[in-house]
Amino acid sequence: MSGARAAMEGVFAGDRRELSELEIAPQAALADEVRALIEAVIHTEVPETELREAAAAVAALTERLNTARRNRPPAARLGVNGMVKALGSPVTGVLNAIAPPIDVVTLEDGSVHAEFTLTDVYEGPPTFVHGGVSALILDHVLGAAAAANGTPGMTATLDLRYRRPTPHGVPLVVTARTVRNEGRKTWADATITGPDGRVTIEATAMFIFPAT
Ligand SMILES: CCCCCCCC(=O)SCCNC(=O)CCNC(=O)[C@H](O)C(C)(C)COP(=O)(O)OP(=O)(O)OC[C@H]1O[C@@H](n2cnc3c(N)ncnc32)[C@H](O)[C@@H]1OP(=O)(O)O
Repeated sequence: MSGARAAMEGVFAGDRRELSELEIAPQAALADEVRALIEAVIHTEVPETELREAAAAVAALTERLNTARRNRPPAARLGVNGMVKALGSPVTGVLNAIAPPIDVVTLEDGSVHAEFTLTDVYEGPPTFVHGGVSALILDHVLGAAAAANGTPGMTATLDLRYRRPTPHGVPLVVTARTVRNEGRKTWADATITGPDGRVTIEATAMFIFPAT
């Protein structure tokens, strides 16, 4: 028993503690600061004594935040359609400092779309986005397209064609749409496009709503 069905239902069930936008704001601001901290940690050249002091200060902050903890990452119903959003998502989660975060919107034609810029925190080859990070983003938006079609599922297959390197530090566009559904299976296509309008990655995925 994989528990995949329960996991899938949990995404949309809204059985998690749901935060209001007012509750989210100060925690999202904290996540923004941590994002800046991650970037600073990678690039800093301050002396060793300052690094040790900074590490102790961060450890003290972590201890302070852990004095009151949730059991699971929270969710919220946001936007006009009130879709449940996982605030801790590594792609879209405004409370997750490792998420860019990407704001995925569903368009009237059922496709999903996001405009975003990645920093060099997500670098693979110098000046370009890590291919695994692109795969993460594409998996998510493909899944969002399947869900927007009313046919959500777990990723069963994910095929990627890296046509040219994806640059970081410039505006990128990701779009995805559902192309086919047969029973529990849903197929979706997606692309990432660079600022010159050229597609850098094409992706196709198949999602399965788990039997159990
Ligand atoms: C809005 C939120 C967006 C979030 C997007 C994020 C997406 C994710 O990250 S999901 C996490 C990554 N994916 C996973 O961990 C999935 C792990 N796998 C599983 O849970 C299961 O194997 C699962 C659900 C895919 C299929 O399980 P199950 O429902 O038992 O399938 P099962 O009944 O055996 O097979 C059904 C059919 O699918 C086919 N199938 C099953 N798995 C696969 C697969 N991986 N690839 C191709 N075909 C498959 C079977 O052959 C069968 O085909 P047919 O009907 O023609 O005989």
